[in-house]
Amino acid sequence: MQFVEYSDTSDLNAQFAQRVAGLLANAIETKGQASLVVSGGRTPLPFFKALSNADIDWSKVAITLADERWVEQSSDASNTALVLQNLIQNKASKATFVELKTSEDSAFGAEASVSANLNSLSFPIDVLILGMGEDGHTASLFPCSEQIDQGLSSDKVCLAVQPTTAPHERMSLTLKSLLNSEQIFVHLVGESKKVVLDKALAGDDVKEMPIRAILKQDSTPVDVIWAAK
Ligand SMILES: O=C(O)[C@H](O)[C@@H](O)[C@H](O)[C@H](O)COP(=O)(O)O
Repeated sequence: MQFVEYSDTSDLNAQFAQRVAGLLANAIETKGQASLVVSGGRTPLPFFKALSNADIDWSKVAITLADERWVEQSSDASNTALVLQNLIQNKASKATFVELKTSEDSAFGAEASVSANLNSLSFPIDVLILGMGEDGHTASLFPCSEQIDQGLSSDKVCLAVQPTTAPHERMSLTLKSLLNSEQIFVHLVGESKKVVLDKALAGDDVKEMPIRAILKQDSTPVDVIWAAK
């Protein structure tokens, strides 16, 4: 794991966007296509805007989410809406979006259809960008959920999850899918996230803080990207 600190979020957003765009451009050059998996939440919003202006061949890029809340796109909680409105814009409007939310009423009836959607993505994921919650969750691998053991050990591509400390059913990529990436970034902003990161690094119980399963492995390179404000 590498820790990269930026002086502030505008420095982080500009440099991180350049780095991600470079990795996607390399993948396009070597494989003819690239896959980018992003997270929702509030942290990535200004970064998405910076990345959407990167000068790469976005028509060769497929984008999806590491996790989605099972809500309609009209909801403020929709990560799909966040990505469509903030990332798949400007130059990046030519990218293809692979839906993680399908028409089923419950995420628990939708694993098969979401897996089918994800089959159109080229694995390994070229760039995976994760966030982290104050409880140490990442994607929707929530320590509080009944599905946490499965999320950390299942061979499935994605898993329906019901957190007990956060609203909405979720669909999450499993740990196995998340680690099937060429490069992982954990994107954090603020002192409170740094406190949670330090706590995660100081322990080993992955069920207590699922982000540890990303930070404390050495099969996939991980950069933690952080700015205090
Ligand atoms: O849909 C989600 O909620 C996420 O993908 C989740 O894993 C998020 O990245 C963290 O909860 C951090 O969220 P913030 O950026 O809002 O702190």
